[in-house]
Amino acid sequence: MLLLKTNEENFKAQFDELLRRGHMDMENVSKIVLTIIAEIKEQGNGAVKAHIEKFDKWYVENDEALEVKTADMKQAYDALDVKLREALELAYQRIYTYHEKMMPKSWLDFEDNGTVLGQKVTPVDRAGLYIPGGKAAYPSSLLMNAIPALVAGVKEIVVCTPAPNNELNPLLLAAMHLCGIKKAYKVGGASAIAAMAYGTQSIPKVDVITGPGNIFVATAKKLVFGEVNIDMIAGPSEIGVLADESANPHHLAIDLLSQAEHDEMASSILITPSLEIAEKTKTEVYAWLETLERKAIAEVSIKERGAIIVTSSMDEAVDLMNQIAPEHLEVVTSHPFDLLPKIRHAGAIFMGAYTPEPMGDYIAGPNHTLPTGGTAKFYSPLGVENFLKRSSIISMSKQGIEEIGEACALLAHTEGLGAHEASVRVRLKK
Ligand SMILES: NC(=O)c1ccc[n+]([C@@H]2O[C@H](COP(=O)([O-])OP(=O)(O)OC[C@H]3O[C@@H](n4cnc5c(N)ncnc54)[C@H](O)[C@@H]3O)[C@@H](O)[C@H]2O)c1
Ligand SMILES: N[C@H](CO)Cc1c[nH]c[nH+]1
Ligand SMILES: [Zn+2]
Repeated sequence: MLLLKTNEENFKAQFDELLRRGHMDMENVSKIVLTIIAEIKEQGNGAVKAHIEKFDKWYVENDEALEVKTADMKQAYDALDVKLREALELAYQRIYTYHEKMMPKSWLDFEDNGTVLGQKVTPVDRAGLYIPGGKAAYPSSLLMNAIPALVAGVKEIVVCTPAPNNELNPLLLAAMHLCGIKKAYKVGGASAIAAMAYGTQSIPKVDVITGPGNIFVATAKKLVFGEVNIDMIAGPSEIGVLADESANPHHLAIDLLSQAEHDEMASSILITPSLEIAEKTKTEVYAWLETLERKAIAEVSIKERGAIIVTSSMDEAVDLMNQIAPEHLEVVTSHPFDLLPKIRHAGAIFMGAYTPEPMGDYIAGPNHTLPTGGTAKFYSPLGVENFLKRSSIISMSKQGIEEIGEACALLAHTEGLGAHEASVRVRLKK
């Protein structure tokens, strides 16, 4: 884990290198992903099956074997331990309530002259949810993607998730039942994204693909954008932490590791003006590492994409964090809300010592599907709007066109578009 100081001579070069490491290595991965997409486009299910055999290590006997049975979803739900079912349902309720508040409205605005302007909000017909499942199962991601689609009113939801060795996590199946999923397929990675973008004999083509995944998934989403809509680039997890001397290094260290354990390509960065906090946290990270079940993954992530930066002030720390634009940002300072106005770029912001990032991963309510790789500079968390689109409504009254039609005709005339001009003029009083 790097320990950098902003007052060191070569800090700028080191920081730029850190930013590059955190971002996606498109060149290396794109070639592989482009090949996978081309195969799915050409061969459909045949290529899906071949990719599953290669990456998820099971033989797909026939097309039907790709489908997740709704009976299995129900059985898994019914078999849940009571405490676990209550936890799942609590998460469902909190996520549902949060996303309901986001729902944009259709509206009509009536002008005095009888003209009506407005917008009509409509859900997409069919949404494709990618639920990651290579190195770990993500029932929480099923909730985080299905609930905003349900709140938005999407009628047809398609789920793709990998099933390594043809096994699916029972809590994931139970979460599918809870969300009323009817169409789910055991396919992961770039194949799943391509299958939902172009359609195969089994997997329907969708209008929008949402959901997180590893670098192959994130790259595939980028490459199929345009054929379908996508929510964002939600790749390997990231955590940034801003801390002052009031923070507890034992807590900061495990928060950093909470994202490192997702993926060797995850990144964890603490920025603090306190050298003492920096050094103690680094020691604590290595102590905690020894206790983790997923030590092997977290260790690589911390070694290759973990860093602690000591700044000369908190303002400088915030400025660097804005340049990183992390997926998750914890603000562990004595007065976190004082810093909020200065924080510009982060997918989700976790305020204060009692808001560890995993509360947002599972149960707080906001979505955990978040932009990574610096894309929080222009993307927002997944929300109902990713499953909706707006149509504009325009209704001119006779008086309305007479009042502003002349200006319209003049603009059309000046653009040299005579049919546009005439279409308005024929309706104006002589
Ligand atoms: N940003 C977010 O909102 C968010 C949320 C949850 C999880 N995540 C991230 O999701 C990711 C989950 O990753 P995962 O790997 O566990 O599951 P995954 O489902 O994303 O990927 C597994 C699939 O990757 C493909 N794959 C694996 N190795 C490959 C190779 N060498 N070439 C081509 N394809 C290959 C296979 O098709 C496999 O089924 C992690 O990076 C985690 O940090 C991000
Ligand atoms: N932290 C992940 C988003 O980067 C979401 C997640 C799901 N389960 C645990 N964590
Ligand atoms: Zn997480």
